[in-house]
Amino acid sequence: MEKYNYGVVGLGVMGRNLLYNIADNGFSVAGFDLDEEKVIELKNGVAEGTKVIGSVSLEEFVIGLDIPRKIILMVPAGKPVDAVLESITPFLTPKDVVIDAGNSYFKDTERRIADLTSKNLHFMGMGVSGGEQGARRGPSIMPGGDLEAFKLIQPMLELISAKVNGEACTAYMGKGSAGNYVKMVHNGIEYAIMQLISEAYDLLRKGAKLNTDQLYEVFKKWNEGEMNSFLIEITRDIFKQKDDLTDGFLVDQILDRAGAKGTGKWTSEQAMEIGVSIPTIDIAVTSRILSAYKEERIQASQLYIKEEIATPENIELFIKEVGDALYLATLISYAQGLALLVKASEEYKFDIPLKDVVKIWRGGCIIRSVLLEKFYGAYTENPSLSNILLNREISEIVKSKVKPLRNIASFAVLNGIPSLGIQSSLGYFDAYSTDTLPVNLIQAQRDYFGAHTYQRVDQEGVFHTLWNTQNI
Ligand SMILES: NC(=O)C1=CN([C@@H]2O[C@H](COP(=O)(O)OP(=O)(O)OC[C@H]3O[C@@H](n4cnc5c(N)ncnc54)[C@H](OP(=O)(O)O)[C@@H]3O)[C@@H](O)[C@H]2O)C=CC1
Ligand SMILES: O=C(CO)[C@H](O)[C@H](O)COP(=O)(O)O
Repeated sequence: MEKYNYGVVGLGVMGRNLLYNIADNGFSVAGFDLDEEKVIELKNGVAEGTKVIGSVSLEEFVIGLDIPRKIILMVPAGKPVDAVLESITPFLTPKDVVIDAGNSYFKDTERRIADLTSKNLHFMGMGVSGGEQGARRGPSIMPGGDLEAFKLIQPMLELISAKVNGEACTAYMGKGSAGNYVKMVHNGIEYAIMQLISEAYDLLRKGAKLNTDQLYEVFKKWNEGEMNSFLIEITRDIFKQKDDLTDGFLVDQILDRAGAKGTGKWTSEQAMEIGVSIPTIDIAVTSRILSAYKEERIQASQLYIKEEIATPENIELFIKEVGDALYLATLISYAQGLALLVKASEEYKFDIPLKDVVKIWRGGCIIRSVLLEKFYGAYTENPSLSNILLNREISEIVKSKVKPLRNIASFAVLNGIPSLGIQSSLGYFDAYSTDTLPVNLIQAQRDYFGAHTYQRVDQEGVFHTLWNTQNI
């Protein structure tokens, strides 16, 4: 029986498309899904000249693969991954490689690595970004962990991934569960940028009073310049989409309640756990939570009637400043996410190559943008840069945009336009670039009520004061 080069488990949105992409690149691929319909439908999308087979029997699927087997899992994170591993391992033989390409939690990946390694199997966590189209035509791929297994699949990954300047958007992300960790942070940044874009949209429609056609034009222009990115591009296209059920645009008929699957929350939890400040990402996560309070928000809006929003004197300038503010707030969000990767790399001994992270995020993924080219330059100059804001070239960009960011943040505050992301990016920047913060007072308070001690600016050591004892 002829054997297949790769196996894919999970033939949903991502799995099916990744499978076709691998087949397009000259490999024979077998697919398995619990859902028979999906297995049957698989043949409908097979490109001419490619070799693809679907299977409804897990055993047959496994037996039909080349040894060592290389099996990619594209099932939902959590229990489904454990369920697949439990059912598939009895059919595997030593040295087979299982690659979890879903958005799995990195600590789950660590547990699975230990479990499968003890069975003489290879297990890798690998982030994939680009959504349905990316998976089909070229995603950004973030593999990590087992080097021996990585080397085995590296040529295939380089073929199927997106390309920027002829370079593949895939690279080894580090040890252990680094691949999942990098993808998690990618998604945290994705949350932040999406939040910021939604705030810019709000400012343009409520402040500049732009209609949807005009919003399309603004985003089109933005996407043609320094703000060129996947998320700006799809936002432009969203403003073009008419609604099938009404005369208007689809975006205006969509309920203002955002969903989330968990990677953004994990990013925030992680940052808290290892002590990294990523307020724009945190705010983006909590803003989606707040959006779900629809009924309460309606009640509150009737209780706290807002004043009419002022129209800026110079609309052209206002639109330009919203663009600049969005650009800088986005840059600051990347800075936070990348700083988290720097700390996580030390903390978990991942050895994440930051230069390669930004290199492979330049194409294929949801947060791809021309800005990443500048970050790539910064990490090429200094691979151990602790924060992108410390790079000289980046600092020139920041300095040129900080005034518009302040102006737009002020406009939003003065007019009651929600702008949690914009405010937190600016707040982070202001705190990060301040040599003396007022937390000396917090230390004094902590020592006052809890004898937590403090350090002094003029002497080494740890101190405690008996503060106003009469009041205690
Ligand atoms: N959608 C996206 O844009 C992206 C998704 N991801 C990640 O990729 C992974 C897959 O996502 P996506 O393709 O969107 O999800 P889908 O729900 O579209 O597909 C998952 C598929 O896996 C199947 N499945 C579930 N359990 C098993 C099992 N035990 N054995 C075999 N098949 C099983 C499901 O079958 P059934 O429907 O019958 O349960 C379904 O067909 C997730 O981790 C997701 O977070 C990553 C990047 C982008
Ligand atoms: O990984 C992805 C994109 O990179 C997935 O689309 C993910 O589902 C996005 O996260 P959420 O559903 O929480 O918005």
